[in-house]
Amino acid sequence: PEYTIIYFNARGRCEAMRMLMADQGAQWKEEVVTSDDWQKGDLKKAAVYGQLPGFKDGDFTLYQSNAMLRLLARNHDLYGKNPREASLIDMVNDGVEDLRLKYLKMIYQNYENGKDDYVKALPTNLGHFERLLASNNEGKGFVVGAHISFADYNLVDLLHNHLVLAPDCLSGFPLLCAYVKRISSRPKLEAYLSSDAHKKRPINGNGKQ
Ligand SMILES: N[C@@H](CCC(=O)N[C@@H](CSC(=S)NCCc1ccccc1)C(=O)NCC(=O)O)C(=O)O
Repeated sequence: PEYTIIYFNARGRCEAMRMLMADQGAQWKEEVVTSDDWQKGDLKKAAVYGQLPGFKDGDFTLYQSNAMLRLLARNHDLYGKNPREASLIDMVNDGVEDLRLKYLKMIYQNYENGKDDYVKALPTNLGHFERLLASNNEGKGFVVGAHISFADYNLVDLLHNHLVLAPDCLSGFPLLCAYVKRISSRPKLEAYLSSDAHKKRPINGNGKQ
């Protein structure tokens, strides 16, 4: 399948799917949208919800970043082995989305005044994921089941961003800390994470991190 990401120049809501595709050995193209392009309005009019990212799988076009992750999961067998595992994967991904939204609101709307309180609340917000990980194979593998799923890529991407925001945020969470290192050192993913394509892309669209 010919994958294309249509997005602003940022990791943002696309980095989890980039990590998934890299780790799965899939190729993709980037259509980078500048704010000038976006101001013209045509792209915004064509977008289902007037927003980016967009994703193309051949002649098929999709919006909503979590729907894109789920399409990739269905294409690459990254959605668990049965409906119960799939629902647990959804439960984790929804929790990642909840925390991502809190993070984005702080980054885009309240960075200067809200960062400290946000970081102070991290032990509570990250504690949920430490306990989730602990509940599966003593936290030694993936967040759900015996194989990697799209929720792992989304969670690891969000944790990467939090390690930039607050480098010590995982010091109280040994399982999450080992998990991020373990997943990030998977050979194809490690190669992507050390590429300029990844390293040179800003985490967020407003230059804050
Ligand atoms: N639910 C959608 C959300 C997509 C989205 O927010 N897109 C943003 C860009 S991606 C992003 S994370 N932007 C930050 C959005 C944000 C700001 C403040 C609080 C929370 C989020 C966008 O297109 N903005 C331009 C516009 O709306 O005209 C998805 O997951 O794809």
